[in-house]
Amino acid sequence: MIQRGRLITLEGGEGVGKSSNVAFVTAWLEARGLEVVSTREPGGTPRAEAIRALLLDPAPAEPLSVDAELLLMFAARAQHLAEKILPALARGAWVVCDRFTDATYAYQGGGRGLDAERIAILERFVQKGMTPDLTLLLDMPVEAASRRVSSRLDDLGGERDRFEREQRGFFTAVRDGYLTRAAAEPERFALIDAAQSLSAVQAQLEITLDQRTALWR
Ligand SMILES: Nc1ncnc2c1ncn2[C@@H]1O[C@H](COP(=O)(O)OP(=O)(O)O)[C@@H](O)[C@H]1O
Ligand SMILES: Cc1cn([C@H]2C[C@H](O)[C@@H](COP(=O)(O)OP(=O)(O)O)O2)c(=O)[nH]c1=O
Repeated sequence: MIQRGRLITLEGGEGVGKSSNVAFVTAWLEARGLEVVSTREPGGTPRAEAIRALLLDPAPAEPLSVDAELLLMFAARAQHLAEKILPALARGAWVVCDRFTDATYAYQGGGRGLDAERIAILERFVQKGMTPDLTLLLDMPVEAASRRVSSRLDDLGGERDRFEREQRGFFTAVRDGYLTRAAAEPERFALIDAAQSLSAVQAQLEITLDQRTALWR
């Protein structure tokens, strides 16, 4: 029997399949009798979602400075932790989160070029040592992921957000940022080949969840 709540995060660039697989991971845990809270960043609570709208606004009245973008990511995270994630973990629920702080290192660090040590200062301030128990990094070549984003937009409509408007070089730096973090912390990260079919990705997720959660039982 699994004894206490854990935080599992899904990470990766745009279009790798995070949203599609949050529901799968949640259902896998629920099938084992666990209470699961699934959520996302930036956002996850009403105030944090309001900050998300500021961050993603494709046509802001003025440019958003890189430092303001970083601070807003952590402001949203502080609210999300206080109102949703920490209370859930405290009562023994498991939390499945679509993106978390690794996204800040990959996007604001890798993509925008901010110094990782400045991000680490804010991480310590906001998280006080708290980190995910398991991070599922969905990885695939940028070009193929971007084709998935385009076909999702063709099918469902909607406009590209402020990040989705970035160029290929930005997303390559984001992917490299994620892979560097995964290599530095192999015990927390599991690398998933996201270029496979959805059923193959989910088979790999299932094996990973079985192996990693067994260590916590
Ligand atoms: N393994 C897969 N193979 C093919 N298409 C996929 C796969 N996973 C997701 N998709 C599709 O790609 C698009 C992006 O997936 P999504 O889950 O929204 O990614 P993300 O949340 O990482 O941006 C969606 O249209 C989704 O249906
Ligand atoms: C959590 C987080 C997200 N982001 C970015 C990544 C995404 O482009 C955007 C959130 O959008 P999201 O809807 O999660 O992305 P996707 O299009 O992959 O479903 O915010 C950061 O830049 N830093 C962060 O810390």
